[in-house]
Amino acid sequence: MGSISHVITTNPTLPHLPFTRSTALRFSCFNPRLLRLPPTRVAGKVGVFAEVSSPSRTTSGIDFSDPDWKTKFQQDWEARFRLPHLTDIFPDAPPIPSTFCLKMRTSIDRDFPGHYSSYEEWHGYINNNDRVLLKTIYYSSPTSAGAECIDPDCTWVEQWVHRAGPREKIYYKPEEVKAAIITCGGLCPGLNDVIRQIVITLEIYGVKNIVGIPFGYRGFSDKELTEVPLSRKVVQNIHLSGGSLLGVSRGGPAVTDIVDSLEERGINMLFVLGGNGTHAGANAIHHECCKRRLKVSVIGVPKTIDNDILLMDKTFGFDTAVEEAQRAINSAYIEAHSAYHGIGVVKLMGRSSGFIAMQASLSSGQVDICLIPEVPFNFHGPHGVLSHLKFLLETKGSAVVCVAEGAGQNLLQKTNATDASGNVVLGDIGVYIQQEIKKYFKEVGIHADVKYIDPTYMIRAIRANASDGILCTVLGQNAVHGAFAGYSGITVGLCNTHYAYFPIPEVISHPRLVDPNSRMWHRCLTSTGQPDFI
Ligand SMILES: Nc1ncnc2c1ncn2[C@@H]1O[C@H](COP(=O)(O)OP(=O)(O)O)[C@@H](O)[C@H]1O
Ligand SMILES: O=P(O)(O)OC[C@H]1O[C@](O)(COP(=O)(O)O)[C@@H](O)[C@@H]1O
Ligand SMILES: [Mg+2]
Repeated sequence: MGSISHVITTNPTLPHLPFTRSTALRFSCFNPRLLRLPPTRVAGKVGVFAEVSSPSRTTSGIDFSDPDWKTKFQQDWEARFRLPHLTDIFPDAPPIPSTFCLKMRTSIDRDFPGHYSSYEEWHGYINNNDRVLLKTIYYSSPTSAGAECIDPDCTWVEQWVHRAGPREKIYYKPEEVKAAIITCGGLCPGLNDVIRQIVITLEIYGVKNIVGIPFGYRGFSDKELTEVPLSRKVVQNIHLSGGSLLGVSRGGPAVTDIVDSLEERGINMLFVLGGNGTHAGANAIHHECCKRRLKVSVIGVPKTIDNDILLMDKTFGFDTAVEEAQRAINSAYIEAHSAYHGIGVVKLMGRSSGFIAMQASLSSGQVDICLIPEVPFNFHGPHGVLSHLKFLLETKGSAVVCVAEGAGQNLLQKTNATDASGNVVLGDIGVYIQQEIKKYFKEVGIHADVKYIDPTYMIRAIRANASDGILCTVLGQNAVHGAFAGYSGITVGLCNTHYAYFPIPEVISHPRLVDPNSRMWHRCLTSTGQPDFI
């Protein structure tokens, strides 16, 4: 049996709530039978990488000689991915026919209370037993490229997650709902699109009392910050600009204070838009509500430009960030290419995951060296980045380096500083690279013209592109469907092109990382032509 003390949050240093897998178990009041296992190990491989992010059990946790191991694995899986539901604490909570009807809608101003349309046969509802298959490749061998195997023989084991969408029965009367939306952490393209869709969908269910909590969790405690009333009219055009209508922040009050505030305000649906930290908070709020026996649905929508949430094809804002990052790379390329011995350096977001740097390098085709946190590298020495840059100047005349902010932190002085949320404040690898390149070429007596670009805040602040706009729309709608269906402590994501609900702990047990052995990273290396810098 695997250890249950696996750290769930990326902010283990956070003083106000060290949220661990064992905490999840202790407070698992919605599902006391739940026995969770660490999701990081797959037969033959240990890691937390994107292409091995399968939340399967440790190799040692399963007795493969047991003829029933697969059945047991799948039972355990089903328990882990079971969605916490209000009926877990209120078994007698009465379901009512949904007020969300795809066929009946004629006007959003219709008076919904007492007007539940349940008689039509086809409504496009999702059955609670509908599932989405998480892994779709059958690997014939553990040595197949990118193989994610549970057992040493790489047997086919189905891993299903719950399908997102509107249910025929709902657990809230729209006229009794007070819904709140909150955006936490850093900015990310698409926040306004998600807010907008949540509001629009809530109104379609018939909810009239919708508010925004300003500036993240801080908005629950700061008396100067007042709720923002939200309606279709207010949010109609907010997706046309970037940022968040509601504002964002890091840090904030203790979970118990947040739940006190929810009680005072009479909020019974909370939509939380944020990354792993925000979701750890949302899950803790859900458990606190559960402990106090409050009928509240807490639903997350993963917001991380870094794309570091587990099990999902991608998170919103990521596509936009990659697209925008290409502009910075292109500028760096033009600067480098137009200068005598020009070197362009671009630093992109990615605290612990190099997805943006990898994908932007792949899509631009203009990067010679891509450096990400998951792949160690030497900067100096015969096989280091500097000597490859010298080679590039001698052979190509110019070079472009794309570095993720979390890369090469071992080369920088540690400060032990953390931000208000408990995230480690990283050293500036971009500035380091720029300075070291200048120093090196001066020392070896070769002219080098170095230009450094950090487009982080320019990228974060833009509006979502078309594909993210669609992603945000569907996520926002599904968040509302999840709340009305009576779920709480869940989040929504894209999974093999289908939308699914996940229990929060399953997607934030650790950051999703680029697998250095993955096909995508190897494609990136093929494209840049860079050697291993070790
Ligand atoms: N383990 C945790 N428990 C409760 N709240 C947390 C936890 N980690 C972070 N938070 C809160 O979540 C919010 C956002 O966290 P942060 O790490 O800044 O961004 P992100 O959600 O994008 O990871 C902050 O207000 C922070 O205080
Ligand atoms: O300057 P800030 O606001 O602390 O944000 C910097 C961080 O924001 C990010 O873009 C995204 O972080 P979050 O997902 O925590 O919001 C990181 O890549 C970066 O380290
Ligand atoms: Mg985070």
